[in-house]
This record gives sequence, structure tokens and C-alpha cells, in this order.
Amino acid sequence: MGRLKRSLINPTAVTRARCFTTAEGHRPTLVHKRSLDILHDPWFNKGTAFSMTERDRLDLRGLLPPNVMSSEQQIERFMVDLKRLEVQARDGPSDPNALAKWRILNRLHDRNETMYYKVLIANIEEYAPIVYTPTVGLVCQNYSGLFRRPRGMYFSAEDRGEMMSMVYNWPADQVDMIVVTDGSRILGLGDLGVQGIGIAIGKLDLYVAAAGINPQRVCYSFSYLVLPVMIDVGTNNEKLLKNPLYLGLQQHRLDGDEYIAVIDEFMEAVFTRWPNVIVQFEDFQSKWAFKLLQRYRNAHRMFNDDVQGTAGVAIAGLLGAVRAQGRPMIDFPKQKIVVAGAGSAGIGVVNAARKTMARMLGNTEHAFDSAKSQFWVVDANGLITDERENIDPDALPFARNTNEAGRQGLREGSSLVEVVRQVRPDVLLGLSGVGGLFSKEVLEALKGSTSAKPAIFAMSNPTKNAECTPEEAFSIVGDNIIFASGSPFRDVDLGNGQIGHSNQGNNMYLFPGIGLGTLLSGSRIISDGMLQAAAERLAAYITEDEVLKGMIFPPISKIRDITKEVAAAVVKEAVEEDLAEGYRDIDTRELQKICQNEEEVLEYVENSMWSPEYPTLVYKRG
Ligand SMILES: NC(=O)C1=CN([C@@H]2O[C@H](COP(=O)(O)OP(=O)(O)OC[C@H]3O[C@@H](n4cnc5c(N)ncnc54)[C@H](O)[C@@H]3O)[C@@H](O)[C@H]2O)C=CC1
Ligand SMILES: CC(=O)C(=O)O
Ligand SMILES: [Mg+2]
Repeated sequence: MGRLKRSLINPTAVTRARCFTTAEGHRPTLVHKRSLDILHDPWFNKGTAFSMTERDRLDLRGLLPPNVMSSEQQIERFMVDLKRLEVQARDGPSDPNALAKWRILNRLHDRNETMYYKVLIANIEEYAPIVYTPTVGLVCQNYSGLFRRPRGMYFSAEDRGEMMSMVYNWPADQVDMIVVTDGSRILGLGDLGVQGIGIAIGKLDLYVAAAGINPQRVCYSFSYLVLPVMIDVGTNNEKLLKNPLYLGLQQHRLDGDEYIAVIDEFMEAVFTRWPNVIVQFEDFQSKWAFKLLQRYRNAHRMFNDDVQGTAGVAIAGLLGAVRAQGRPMIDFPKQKIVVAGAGSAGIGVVNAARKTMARMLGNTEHAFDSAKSQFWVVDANGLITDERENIDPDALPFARNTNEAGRQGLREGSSLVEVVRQVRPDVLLGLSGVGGLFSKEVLEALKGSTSAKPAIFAMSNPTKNAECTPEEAFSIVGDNIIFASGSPFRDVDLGNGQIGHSNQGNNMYLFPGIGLGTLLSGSRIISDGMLQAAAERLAAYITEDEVLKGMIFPPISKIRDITKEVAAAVVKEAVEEDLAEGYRDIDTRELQKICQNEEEVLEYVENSMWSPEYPTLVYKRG
């Protein structure tokens, strides 16, 4: 009956599939499709219900989250999602509205990529907060409910030994950009396991919209040129471990050598199939972020966005804050900076800021050594000093000397408010993931800053994790401040026609340009110099006039132009460092020629950026 109905509704279905009865009475269906073609065919797709043997038979391994579900579980998951939306709609409009917008955009993405990216590019200021922070955080938290059509690849701890063959299940001979996460620290939301795939998808949306990386170059061959990847090594999120509808591996995270072996296998597999791919590591917990970066950065085209992209954006913002105080940038090494958060992002920022200061002071060993005294790093246990037991090796260089701290009225573990009160910093920068950490008391203490225009960077994401809001900052510390946050906030009306600018300080200003510049230069690695060039170009994008008004980052609506500039700076630096090997028919020599003229580099980058337009299609017999 079911078969008859299908053939009446869709006569082509029977030409694509043939049914027969086995001795056991099961009725398998012969299909003439495999891989993504099956998943995108509503007749044959079973989503997460494909069994492991079917996944192997149909080249589906890696194209679905690892947990196999029954159809009853699938329906339950769908219904939970449906009901949750109804409940949320009663509780308050903002989250369900944002999620509803995400769903509509996501459905468009599934149906028509060209139109999706046209919409996104034309309205980037409005929809970046939907496909990216803050809504992407909510999407990841609810991904088991929101999951419909898989996007990207999933490699799990169960796939050990299989990854080299699994990468061939992705139907593309070329991939330019991979964003990979293990889901262990998604924004400031903690361990979201397999649901973290949403952040990789969101970041790649920005690669397409801001950097013009072609998502699917149909005119050459069937190629998806961007690939979101989730490496599912389990989760330590007890709620997910107990949730029967969770889509990932329900086991605790692998650790130690076992963990590294999985990541090594993934890296070997993707670089074997796509030797020129660039891999962006995203939202790995700090414990692994630095180690993996050191492990791969000298041999592969890879970078860690949270460590390196964030550092570059923060440097650009910090230099902007110096200019906003009416001081020359060269005064940066005099700034006193209190940083709340000593994770991958916080330590990434202080490392890069210290190097920038040292360079400004003559790049000597002494300059590098003395620059560290400009930073006071506070984590969950308070001020970090050399008295701290089991200190994280990445934070160690910034541990304050106990005697010297004592002279300042501070000690190991001093609270954030004590540190701000005693240090009277020029900059208070939050990368703690703790919403509201810059409390009234902390902001009151900042009023004692020795700076005429103190800067407050509440950089944690998503919105509810911001260390403070711009309203709190302007109303408590005063009108004469610089404010930046990781997720977008509205500007503040200060009265008397004055605006308190709410800058968005997010690595989205840099990672698309770092990736695009690396791609177009053909650099084999991503050097510190290339990252520094990216940060400096972003800092220079803002004019003196804008800076004096409190704008230290440009509006998101300019992101395509900013990315072009950043990518051009990266290409030039790669050429200068002799790392550039060329891209497509532009070889090293040609690149060197292009880089002699600023306009030509910009033109090279601009002409390489994809814009969504419908191509003319012609049928060709297979
Ligand atoms: N704006 C941007 O572009 C970026 C923002 N972030 C945000 O930064 C935050 C942190 O990211 P990671 O460093 O990777 O996380 P992490 O979990 O590795 O580090 C968090 C750090 O904050 C510290 N911390 C926790 N409670 C604290 C408290 N009460 N006071 C002071 N410090 C406290 C922890 O001890 C730890 O050192 C996240 O919310 C993330 O979304 C990360 C990357 C880029
Ligand atoms: C923006 C970003 O990369 C983060 O919050 O992790
Ligand atoms: Mg991140």
C-alpha cells in the first residue's frame, strides 16, 4: 500500500528504487543513490535512524551524528522541540523569536544556498546575531531538538581507524576551509558535546558572507569548499549524558593520549584528502586549545580562532582605546591592563598584547620581560601570583610576584574588585564566560582608574555571559569610557544628544580575513607575523575621528570590506616572510609582483571573493 501510494504521488520514485521481498519477509529497497544524495532525498532519508550497517553500506559514515536513534525517539525529539517552543513563546518573546528566525534562515539554507547568502550579506548586521553569537549559542544548546538535515561531518571516538576512508564520504574533491570543534567549550556555555557543530556552521557562514569563500563551486566540479566538522569524543555534560534524545556519544570525554590520537587521525585524514585545506580550531577547552595549536601549527595550515583570532581583535581594540584617550599608539606599553579570565582567550590576549608592547619598546629581551608587568590576570580563584599551587603553565608567565603584589596591597587570590581598586587600570578586559562579573562594585572601583578614558571590554559570549552591559558601564563608570562586548549590544543614549558607543569586539572581524589571506597566498602555515598584520590592519581601519567618538571597531555592515583589507595584509605578510606558494594560477612570483602595489593586492583579494549569483544551468547527459 505504502509503495503504491508513493508511486502514485511521485512516479520517479519507483524508477529510482526497486522493492523485493526477502526470505525473512523484510522488504529492502534498492536505491541508486549514496552519501549526501540519500540524506537530501526526502523519500529515502531516515536521518539519525540509519543503522550503522546502513551507514557503512551507503557511505553515510561521518555524515550524521553518531548516536543511532529509533523512529520513536526521532518523533519524541521532534515533539519535545515543538512543545518547548510553545512554552518559551509564553515565557518571553526574545529567545523564541531569535530561534524562529534561525529556523527560517536554516530552511532557506537547505533549499537555496545562493538566496540564503544573498539575504545574509545584504542584511549582515541584522542576521549575524542570528547565525552567529548570540543566537548560535541557543541553537547549540537546543541542537538535539533543532537538528533536521545534517550539515558537515561528524568524526567520533567510535570511528578510530576509519577516518582516512570516511573523509571520502564527503562528496567534494576540494575543500578550502574547515572549522572544527570538539564541543568542549561552546562560547561561554560550557561543554555542549556534539551539539557544538552549530558554532562551526555559524563561523563558516561568516566565511562565505564576509570572506566570499565559495560554499559550493558548481562550475568546476561538485565541490563543497567549506566544511563544518564535529569531533565527538564524548561529553562531560551530565545533563546530556542522561538525555535519551542526545545525538552524540553518551560517554565521558576521552582524555590524554587517547584524545590526541583521535585529533591526530582527523588531521591526517583531512590533510591527506585535501592537502591545501585550512583548518580553524574553534571552541576547544583551554586544556587542549594551546597544546593542539603547538602540536600542529608548524606543520599544517591551521590556527586557533579563540587563542589567535581573539588576541588580534583585542589588540586592535586596545590600540583603539589608547588613541581614544588622545594618546599616540606608542603609549600602549604604559597601559595597565586587568584581565578577568585565564583560559584560551584570556591568555591568548595577554600573550599577544605583551608581544606587541615588547615590539614597541624595541623588541629586546628586556622589553619582553618588563612588558609582562603591565598585566594583572584574575581567574576563578582570584589574582594569579607565583604563590599559586598547580599553576597552569600557560598562565605562569603572567603570575604576579608575591612581594611586589604585597607592596600594591594585593596577594594570591585577591578578588577582582580588590585588584581593580588597587591597580586603577586603564583597561578592564573580561574573557571569563561569567555574566555580570563586572558588578556594580567592580565598576565603581574602576572610577578610580588613572586613565582619563578607561576601557571596559566585556568580551564573553553569548549576551547573557557578557561581564556587564553597556548601560551598566556608562551609568556606573561615567560617559567618558570606551566600551566593547563580544556579542552585540545597542548604543546607549547618554542624553544631551550624546551617544555611548557599544562596540562589538569579536573575532569575527579577523578570522574570515586570516583564512582568506592564507588561502590566497598559499602559505603553508599561519605565522605570528601574518596574525599581527591582520590585527594591525583592523586597528588602522578606524579613522581618528571615529576613535575620538569612542568607536574602536567598525560596524559589522562593513565586514566584507574589512575582511578584504585584512586578507590583503595577510597575503602581503606571507609574501614578505617567503611563506607564500601561490593559489591556483597565481604562482609565488606573480604574487610577489602583485604585492608591490597595495591597490593590486586589494584588487586580487576582491576579485577572488565569491558573490552569490545564480549561474545559468545546462543539462548534460551523465
Ligand atoms: N569576543 C570574542 O571574540 C571571544 C570571546 N570569547 C569568550 O571568552 C570566554 C572565555 O573563553 P575561554 O578562555 O576559551 O574559556 P575558558 O573556560 O578556558 O576560560 C575561562 C576563564 O575564566 C576564569 N573565570 C571563571 N570564573 C571567573 C571569575 N568569577 N572571575 C574571574 N575569572 C573567572 C576561569 O578560571 C578561566 O580561567 C567565553 O565566554 C567565550 O565566549 C572567546 C573567544 C573569542
Ligand atoms: C567568538 C568566539 O569565538 C567565542 O566566543 O568563542
Ligand atoms: Mg570561539
